Amino acid sequence: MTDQASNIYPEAAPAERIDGKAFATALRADVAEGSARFRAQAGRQPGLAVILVGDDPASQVYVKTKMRQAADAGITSFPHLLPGNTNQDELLQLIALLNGDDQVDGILVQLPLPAQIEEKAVIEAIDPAKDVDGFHPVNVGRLSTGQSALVPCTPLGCLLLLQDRLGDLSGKKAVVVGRSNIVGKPMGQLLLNAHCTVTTVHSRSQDLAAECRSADILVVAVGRAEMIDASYIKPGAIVLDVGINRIALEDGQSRLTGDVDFDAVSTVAGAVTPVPGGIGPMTVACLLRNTLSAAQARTAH
Ligand SMILES: Nc1nc(=O)c2c([nH]1)NC[C@@H]1CN(c3ccc(C(=O)N[C@@H](CCC(=O)O)C(=O)O)cc3)C=[N+]21
Repeated sequence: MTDQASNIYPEAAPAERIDGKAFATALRADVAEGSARFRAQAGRQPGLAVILVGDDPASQVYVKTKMRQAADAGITSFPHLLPGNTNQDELLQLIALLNGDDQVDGILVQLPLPAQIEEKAVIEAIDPAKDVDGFHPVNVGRLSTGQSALVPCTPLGCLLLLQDRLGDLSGKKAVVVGRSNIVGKPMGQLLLNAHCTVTTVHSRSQDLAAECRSADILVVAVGRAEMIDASYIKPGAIVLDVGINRIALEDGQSRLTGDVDFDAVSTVAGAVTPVPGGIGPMTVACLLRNTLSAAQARTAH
């Protein structure tokens, strides 16, 4: 962070830190209420199958968090921890079984997958009605044509935070940094559906900083630690940091940081999400919300 970057609007009040963790806790409480109602009507809890291939420790921790939070929200989880050498056919067979299992409303296959398994084949094998990640082309198509869809959890969490703070988003200028299938593209679709003026920028964009400075709403999902500094920010803008980067420290420890330089951006923005404690917890809460939605939709007819 340069002095120049931190002092371009020296008299502005520091930005509000958006507490995504607290918002996610409240959202999970809403899901728990919905689950209880579902259970009273359907005679069973909503069910979420979580598939993890391989023994990456970070992924294991993350899957455990999901299962604990699912249980707290009245959702039954069905863990499937498969060895790292599982082949694609074995995984597709498991998905076929889960597609046909009435107790299972949502199927989540933790990404990334080992090299011998093709992500696309796996995503396309999941019943779109159980696709709680919203990655299946049917859900992608539904979202992009404004139909009801299961929507990817991270951009959904961003939208809920924005609507909570700003209410109606109509006419707001939104800039999305990054164009991934998991975050950037669905984020743009959701903001368009909410009547924002949307610009998506990426590594080949000309004058990225100037585009970002036009944003009332800036959503950053690029995977480059702290690349967004104060020079990218319109005074008063709301900034959502989707990045989760683990940086090695000299003492052998590591720390988590986002794609946004939080302290620098806080001198200019109106409100910023921190990392950790921002969008990450919202992602998991939205996974549970999607599982409840899938359960409700599957039993509605
Ligand atoms: N099919 C699939 N769907 C996913 O949604 C998916 C996935 N695969 N693979 C991995 C990524 C990553 N991801 C995170 C969600 C929450 C936090 C989170 O809650 N992070 C905490 C910090 C956790 C820590 O301290 O390590 C926070 O930001 O506060 C992190 C990462 C979902 N992913």
